[in-house]
Amino acid sequence: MDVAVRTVNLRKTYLSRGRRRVAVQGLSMTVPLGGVHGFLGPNGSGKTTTIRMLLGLVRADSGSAEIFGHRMPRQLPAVVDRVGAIVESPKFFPTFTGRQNLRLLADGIGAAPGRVDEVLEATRLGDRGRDRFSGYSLGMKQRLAIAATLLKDPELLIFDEPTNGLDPAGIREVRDTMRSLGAQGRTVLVSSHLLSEVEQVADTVSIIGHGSLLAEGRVADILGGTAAAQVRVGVASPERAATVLEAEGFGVQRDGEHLVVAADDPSAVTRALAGHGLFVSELTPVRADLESAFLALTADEGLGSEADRHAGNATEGAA
Ligand SMILES: Nc1ncnc2c1ncn2[C@@H]1O[C@H](COP(=O)(O)OP(=O)(O)OP(=O)(O)O)[C@@H](O)[C@H]1O
Repeated sequence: MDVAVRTVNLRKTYLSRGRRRVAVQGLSMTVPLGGVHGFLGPNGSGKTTTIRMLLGLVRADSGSAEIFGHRMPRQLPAVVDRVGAIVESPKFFPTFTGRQNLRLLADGIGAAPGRVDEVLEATRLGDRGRDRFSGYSLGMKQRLAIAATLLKDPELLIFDEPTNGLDPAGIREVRDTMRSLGAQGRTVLVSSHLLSEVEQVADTVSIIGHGSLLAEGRVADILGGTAAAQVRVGVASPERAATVLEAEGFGVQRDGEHLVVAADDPSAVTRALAGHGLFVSELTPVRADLESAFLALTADEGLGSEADRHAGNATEGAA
């Protein structure tokens, strides 16, 4: 597999009120080249810290981080032109148009003048480029930020929680933009605590909790590996049907007039019911989502958000 980003045993602790707090704890993750990679975890699980280490904005205590095979932050100059990132909300001049703002940035980095219109088109702001930034919706502001990162035509884009604070329409716009960037062969690394959001856009994911990797791979494989297959069953006598299915060894839950049955093979459910003269009027697979997979992954470990974590040994890994 060609790799865009790799971290090995990355660790970062912060000193906070005299105590050392572990933010990232031996994190090893791999982001494949091309497509959208979701970086998922609850609030406080270490996503921003990891991204900041990748970009050389904070120093790791130990471990390594690479972008396109170059060690970060030491070899950052070798890849800086190939990477665009939004880590904090970028500042734009409110009274300037979106186009003027981009123009200024393009001049600053020596991008070709035609690039401004290209990035406005790429982020679907082509028809609003001549409007003032102050009149943009939050979604448009965020897309302008993405447009700014595209000015130097980067191969890797890193977005930290890009849909934070956006309404559903804004979320959809940013999601569509990320999807089309990934489809162009760029690598988009996007962090989020909104699992259902990432599920809709990411090809692959790394899921972290408490600063360590819990699962990584293709979204479809993670869903398949963690969530049990279930079918929703409509049947005239749900009480009787539940008794029959339980007697046959199926896990059954009531959902109103329906049953939700744990079964890898839906035809086994219809067969069992038909054998007792019960006929199924509806049989639909219950789609596993990343949210349930994530909860299943973190359930045993008590991984809540912002859980108190302190380094066991205050001198270990000190920066
Ligand atoms: N500069 C800092 N000083 C002290 N502690 C910090 C600092 N930055 C982050 N932390 C702590 O490190 C842990 C990880 O934070 P981080 O911001 O990396 O997580 P996150 O997954 O990005 O969360 P969020 O989605 O809320 O931004 C948290 O417990 C946080 O309080």
